[in-house]
Amino acid sequence: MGSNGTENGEFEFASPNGLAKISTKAAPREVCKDDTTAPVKAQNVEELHALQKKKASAPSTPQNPSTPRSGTPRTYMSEEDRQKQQLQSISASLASLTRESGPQVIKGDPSRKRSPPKSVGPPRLDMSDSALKFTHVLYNLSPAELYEQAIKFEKGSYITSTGALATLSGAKTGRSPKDKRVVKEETSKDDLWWGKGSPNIEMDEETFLVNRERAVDYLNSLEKVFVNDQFLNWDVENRIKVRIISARAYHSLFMHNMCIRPTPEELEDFGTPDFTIYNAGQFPCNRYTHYMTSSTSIDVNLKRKEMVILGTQYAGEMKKGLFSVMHYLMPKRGILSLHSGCNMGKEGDVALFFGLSGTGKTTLSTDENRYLIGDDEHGWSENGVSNIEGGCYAKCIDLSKEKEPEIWNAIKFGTVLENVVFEEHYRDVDYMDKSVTENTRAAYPIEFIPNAKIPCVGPHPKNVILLACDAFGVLPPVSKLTMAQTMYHFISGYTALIAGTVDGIKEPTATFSACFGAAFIMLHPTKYAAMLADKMKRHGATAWLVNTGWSGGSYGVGKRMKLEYTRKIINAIHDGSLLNAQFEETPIFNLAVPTQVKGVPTEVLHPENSWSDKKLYNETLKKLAGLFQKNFEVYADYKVGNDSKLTREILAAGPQLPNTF
Ligand SMILES: Nc1ncnc2c1ncn2[C@@H]1O[C@H](COP(=O)(O)OP(=O)(O)O)[C@@H](O)[C@H]1O
Ligand SMILES: C=C(OP(=O)(O)O)C(=O)O
Ligand SMILES: [Ca+2]
Ligand SMILES: [Mn+2]
Repeated sequence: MGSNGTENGEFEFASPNGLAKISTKAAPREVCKDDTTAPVKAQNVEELHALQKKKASAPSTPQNPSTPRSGTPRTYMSEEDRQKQQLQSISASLASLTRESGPQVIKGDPSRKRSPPKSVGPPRLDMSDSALKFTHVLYNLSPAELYEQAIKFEKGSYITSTGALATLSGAKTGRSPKDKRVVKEETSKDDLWWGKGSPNIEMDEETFLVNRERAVDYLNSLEKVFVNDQFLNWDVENRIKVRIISARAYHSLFMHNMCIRPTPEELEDFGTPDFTIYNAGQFPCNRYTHYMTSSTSIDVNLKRKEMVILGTQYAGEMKKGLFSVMHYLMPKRGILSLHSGCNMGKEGDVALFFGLSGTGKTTLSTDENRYLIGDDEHGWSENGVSNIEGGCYAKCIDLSKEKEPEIWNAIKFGTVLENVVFEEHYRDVDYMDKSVTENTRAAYPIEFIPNAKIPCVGPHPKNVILLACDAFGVLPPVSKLTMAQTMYHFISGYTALIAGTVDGIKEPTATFSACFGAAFIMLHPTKYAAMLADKMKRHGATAWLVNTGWSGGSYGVGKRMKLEYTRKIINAIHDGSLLNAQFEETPIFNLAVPTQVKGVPTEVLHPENSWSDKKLYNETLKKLAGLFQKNFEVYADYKVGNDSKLTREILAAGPQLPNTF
């Protein structure tokens, strides 16, 4: 229809140049066939608004039609009974452990007037004020509803020009591993890794309850809480039901994106969760409480199947907290939990990408030529690999459309954008801006990546890629590893990042994080290493060490490896061409470096050739080797699996310094 609307003869502008006068004409009946003018089907405004919204259905992660649905077979229950059961379950989750049985919960937004259900019974003597008030439960809201909640009630929430929800995570813009506590209790204490190097800092059961009560009281004092009931693990037989109770729409949308979204039927039959998170992140822990060393505490209790978050609103804490839990539960079932990205080629060849934060798991597993299985957390079972999550969590700093188009395009309606800076009027995000933090992030459902493999499962891996971002710039961009070297580097979990972002050149700091995820593992690293060795051997996987860090010198002199080169290297691993390449062995680290990789300059392949100062190169190489050796000392007394030959070989597979050093 034209702008002046003359087609249906209803009105026209009298003079297009002068003042626009509108003259109306009666439309000839036979011409007016435009059914968009049909009368509204409401008698008044309230009715009209009621018509606007259709009966809700839960938003779910797309399932392959052939995927069996999990959960118990459905039994007939009236809608009313089902709702009642759901509310009882949520009320039980939120119950104080010392007072009344559970808070009075009602479903729905408190801002929409609705009278609370009557007949709560006569007040009991042990009842507190908190039992008299209602807590509104916003249960598995959709992204649109969560956007509205965030924008109305959470400062710092904005819609960006591409439709993402920009949020602020508050004072904490990254994880707080030093504030993580694990309850030492009889069901798990003998299995867990405690002591030096372990991420599991102990807490007793009583103190956990103190923090749990603090979180529960805080959540119940609010007018409303968000509850997400979702799944972890695409391997349906080993699926875990999780419930996340939080105070912010940001947290609810983040977990909606990051966990697997149940279908409406799965949600109806959800029942009791296998694990519950109480996220009271806006509320601090009490520093007078035993074991508390800051106002932040992230507490995991495997016996109670609960996690409490106090004093940090960084949403990544929830996803990585659940990952820790999976690092306990999965190995018990013979499934190796992996801090890795994972993708699959057209021929069904699967690759794993291990690496610490910022080394390239998300960037490199998101590949236009391959199916994305997941970017961060997987399980490797007898059936192959499966993603634990339903979404990705990409770093956004310096994100460009040219270099990472899939991630760029995933930042749209539904995506949570943490701590980014945007132009205030058009809301175009400036991904270069580090004003809030360098750790800017986007959390989006995995199906926002066009070539995501749904369901997110695949066969046994063919290639295992260990990523290191070596800011010393001495590790070759790619080398093929022997099984013993694979174990050595897997247990070492090396990367080197730059300490600060303040001006001036900073020394790279080496980080060693066992299994490329020491912050999340729960058992001794050698347990995971033995499982990896066993699975790799049985399924014939080849391992590679890929340096996505510096080239041509250390940080300050050299430059970050071109993403273009890393992608060429990764392609050559995927297509099998690198397996048949010729290799040269490097000094000290004894790494097998291919003499050629298509599309990568040969001097880049051999760091000693790309450094102008050869003496400095040799010194830096030796320095890094020394750091590796020092880190590995604690593992020298451990046995990996039952194969003591492998244990000896692993020790010998690390860097060897000449005695004169
Ligand atoms: N050669 C490279 N390989 C991989 N990533 C690179 C490279 N050069 C720069 N980068 C950047 O490094 C970051 C890697 O982060 P990411 O993939 O999110 O790591 P992880 O998922 O392992 O935490 C991205 O911002 C990416 O753009
Ligand atoms: C969310 C995280 O994952 P990664 O940086 O490995 O993507 C994290 O380590 O906080
Ligand atoms: Ca040698
Ligand atoms: Mn990542």
